[in-house]
Amino acid sequence: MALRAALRQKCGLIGILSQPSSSGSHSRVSAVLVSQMRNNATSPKIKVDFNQSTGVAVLSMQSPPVNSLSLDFLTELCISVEKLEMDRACRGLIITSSLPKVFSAGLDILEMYGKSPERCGEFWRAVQEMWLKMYSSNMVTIAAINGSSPAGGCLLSLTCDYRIMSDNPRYSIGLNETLLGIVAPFGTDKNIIKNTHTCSN
Ligand SMILES: CC/C=C\C/C=C\CCC/C=C/CC(=O)SCCNC(=O)CCNC(=O)[C@H](O)C(C)(C)COP(=O)(O)OP(=O)(O)OC[C@H]1O[C@@H](n2cnc3c(N)ncnc32)[C@H](O)[C@@H]1OP(=O)(O)O
Repeated sequence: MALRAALRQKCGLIGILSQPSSSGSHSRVSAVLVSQMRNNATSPKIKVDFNQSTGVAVLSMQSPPVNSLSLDFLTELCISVEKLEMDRACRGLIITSSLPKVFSAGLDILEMYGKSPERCGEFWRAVQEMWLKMYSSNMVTIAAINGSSPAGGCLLSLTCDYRIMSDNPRYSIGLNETLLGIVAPFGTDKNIIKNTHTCSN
């Protein structure tokens, strides 16, 4: 019932949220999306199963070994979400992992080492685009956290409306990136524990 209420509430916001951004911040993803649609390419890192009868899509992250959020991965993720956003029949999105034990290991550490300033800028913009796109999605979004989800993986789950995590003591979640010297901007951890529910594995 709560989910349905949330769905109704969010559907009412579709008109506002789907207006084009004046900042142009999504232009890179849109450009990639257009070119990908033209080429009819498929993504190997992300699998999307859309159930027409329920209006719910399941997006499975399948980028071994740990679904780390590289520039390529983030771009594909945004493209997949953008495609679903454009399908008016899709009202709900569940994000999960098809890997055992890991939801997402967070930002790809290799993207933050030995890269040019231009590449670093592109990477961090992609991070920002990902969470803005997810957070402002017109779909009801749920993170089905079926494995460890540190740092950026936690951020990804925080952008969803609901989080459900496997009740397994070997799985951890949290904004632990300060251990690497990366500081989350103020306010990003506000919902971390409050809205994270657990279920049996
Ligand atoms: C502009 C921005 C605006 C707003 C941003 C807002 C907020 C920012 C907050 C978010 C910031 C996030 C920063 C990060 O995400 S930094 C990354 C932090 N992640 C970690 O520290 C995770 C480290 N990994 C682990 O804890 C474990 O690997 C894990 C529990 C996920 C899985 O353990 P398991 O035992 O199953 O596997 P491992 O043997 O440890 O690893 C397998 C291989 O995967 C490689 N690996 C692991 N994590 C990463 C990663 N994050 N990036 C790249 N590669 C990774 C690991 O090295 C192993 O590789 P091989 O040795 O096999 O080659």
